[in-house]
Amino acid sequence: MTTRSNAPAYLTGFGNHFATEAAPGALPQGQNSPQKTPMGLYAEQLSGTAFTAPRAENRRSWLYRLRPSAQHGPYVAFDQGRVRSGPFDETPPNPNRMRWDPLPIPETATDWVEGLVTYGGAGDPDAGAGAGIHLYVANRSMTDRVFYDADGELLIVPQQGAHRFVTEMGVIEAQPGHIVLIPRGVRFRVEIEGPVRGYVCENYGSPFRLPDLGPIGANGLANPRDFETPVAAYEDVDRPTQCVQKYGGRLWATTFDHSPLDVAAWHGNLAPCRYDTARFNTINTVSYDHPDPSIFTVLTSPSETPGTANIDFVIFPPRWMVAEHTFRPPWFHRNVMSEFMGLVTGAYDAKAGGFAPGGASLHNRMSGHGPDQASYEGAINADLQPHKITDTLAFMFETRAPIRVTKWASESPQMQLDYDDVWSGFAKGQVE
Ligand SMILES: O=C(O)Cc1cc(O)ccc1O
Ligand SMILES: [Fe+2]
Repeated sequence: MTTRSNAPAYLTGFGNHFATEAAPGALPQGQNSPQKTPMGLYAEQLSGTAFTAPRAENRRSWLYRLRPSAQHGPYVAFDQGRVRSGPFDETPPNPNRMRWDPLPIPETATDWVEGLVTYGGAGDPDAGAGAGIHLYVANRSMTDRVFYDADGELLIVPQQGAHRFVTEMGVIEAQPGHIVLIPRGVRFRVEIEGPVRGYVCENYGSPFRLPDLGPIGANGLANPRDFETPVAAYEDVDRPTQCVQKYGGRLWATTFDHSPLDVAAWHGNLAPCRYDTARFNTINTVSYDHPDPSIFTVLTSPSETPGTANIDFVIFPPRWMVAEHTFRPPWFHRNVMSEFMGLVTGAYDAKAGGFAPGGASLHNRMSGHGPDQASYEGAINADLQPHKITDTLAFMFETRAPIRVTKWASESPQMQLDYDDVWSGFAKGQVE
């Protein structure tokens, strides 16, 4: 095996047009598809948007590889057992609030693909709308196996352990606190050194982009330069490699007689990247009241309705709380959007107990939710000094479409059957 570029190096900027080569001279100059490519590499266009998508939305890259991607036999169904997809019709729509304890790390050997489990989702990949929501636990690296998702772009939120995403377009290292974005169709394997856990938003809709900033101005929230895309790296491996894909809601597998992670050079604006949420430039009130959590949007997948996301990725990072004469934690609310939350580390300011790192919660459209009683009592009795919330990272996948859970999630031993009780003991207000 030859790996020309092993230590990951990154190019910076969100959605930039990059050009990178792992072997000097591998990238054609001045055209995409010369009659004779340098080094006899195979030119391949990978399209993430329709050819005719407006320029500002158009995403594609040109890959120069040792063998054409087309060189493989038929895919056959691969029954992993716990991956599900839209349309989510395994269980009836359920307006109940739900919360899950963290998934245990498996005792048997489990790689990233084997450890994926779908909690729910909305929409349908064939319709290009909605998202699947998965968690994963794994304790061994993917070996001679790669994965790609034809149904959606993957936003991966590591929660435990160091991850190494060896993709066709380069190598991304990520730990809890990072997020990783892998475009639809890009093949990768996940290598680990110890147990890992994390969350996946499988975006069936328009690719994630940075939100508009409006009156915030030209800077703030996630700044484009902090997104890191790997330089090209390839492996020259002539060993059978299983390629698992998600297509049409199911998993499929074929075996290549080589590693398809064999791209020696590429250029374009469709590429995987990572982002360190510690770089998030958090905007919040310096006067009063708790602003809407849209101020914490890292990435958004817009729908056709302006301002109403197919899916938003929102974080609750460490931050100063300074609001005066204000109930500082999230308020009680009922939302037309549906909210799936996870916790990477620490505690979440609306939940004094029960929402553990690696756990998850679901508050669907119009479901009343908000602080639990201990958080409420704490906040109304707090001495409102400036206070820094530290060592915490919660996040939310927020979507316009109600989220339906899978049968597995609704019957999981991790489901907290007493979740409603966190709101059951509030004393009545006294109207005089
Ligand atoms: O429900 C939640 O905890 C997420 C959330 C946080 C917040 O600060 C305001 C609204 C909201 O839905
Ligand atoms: Fe909420």
